[in-house]
Amino acid sequence: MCDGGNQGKKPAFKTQFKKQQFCRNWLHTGIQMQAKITVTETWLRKHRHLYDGATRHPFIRSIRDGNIDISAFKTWLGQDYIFVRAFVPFVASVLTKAYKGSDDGNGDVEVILGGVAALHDEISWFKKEAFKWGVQLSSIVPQKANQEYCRFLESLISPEVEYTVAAVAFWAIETIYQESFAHCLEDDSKTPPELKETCQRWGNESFGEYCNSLRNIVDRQLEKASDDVITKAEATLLRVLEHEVDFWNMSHRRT
Ligand SMILES: Cc1ncc(CO)c(N)n1
Repeated sequence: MCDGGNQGKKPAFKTQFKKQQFCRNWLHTGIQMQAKITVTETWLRKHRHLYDGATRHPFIRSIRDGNIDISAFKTWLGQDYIFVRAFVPFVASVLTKAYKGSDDGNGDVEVILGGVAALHDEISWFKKEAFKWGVQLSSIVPQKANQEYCRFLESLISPEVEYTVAAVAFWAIETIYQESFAHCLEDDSKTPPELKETCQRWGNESFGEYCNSLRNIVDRQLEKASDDVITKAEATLLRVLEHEVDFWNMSHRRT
């Protein structure tokens, strides 16, 4: 039998999924899948390695382990301020596409508007934090990886980029930060107290719920998308992951 000694009880979802791969007749045993596998779930499994590279980067690990080089943190802070400023018009474009592109019975516009509001708060926070660390925001020059990431965001603003594709980028960008910084707040982490507030900004639970709402929006869109749009959206996800890794690298290596 395929129930692994579970004596007829339904195995946990993850176990069930594995069983599906190993037991040819599993689907005929009468056990039903408990949840549908979404497109984002499929992608995250397929690109796990790259995803983990973005969410468990040495820069994040060094915060979590408490041995972060503070000058690397300051580099990140200044560069991320520039990124966030460029992120605002991108998010506004996603909002516009949500408004135009769907009947929005699902409240996409409100979720994205919440993101815009959070960015307003984030910009004030960057200014306050920069002052605290003695980082002069007015004299920050965007580094190459940052410039390239901002240029990529700009390319996604184009009306030719579908709402679904832009929403995938938006979800991935927010989620990578959420997962990365939440990792630094886990019980066994040794994050320095003076960096906890930074980690809380993105690692907190309500930011996590917001990321889940974005993921639901994306999965709903992908359900009804054409193959062509799905292909473009997956490629966009990969590019976000690569840009995020490059962004962390830039701060970490200070090159
Ligand atoms: C580079 C980068 N990615 C994602 C976020 C999340 O808003 C951010 N602030 N910066």
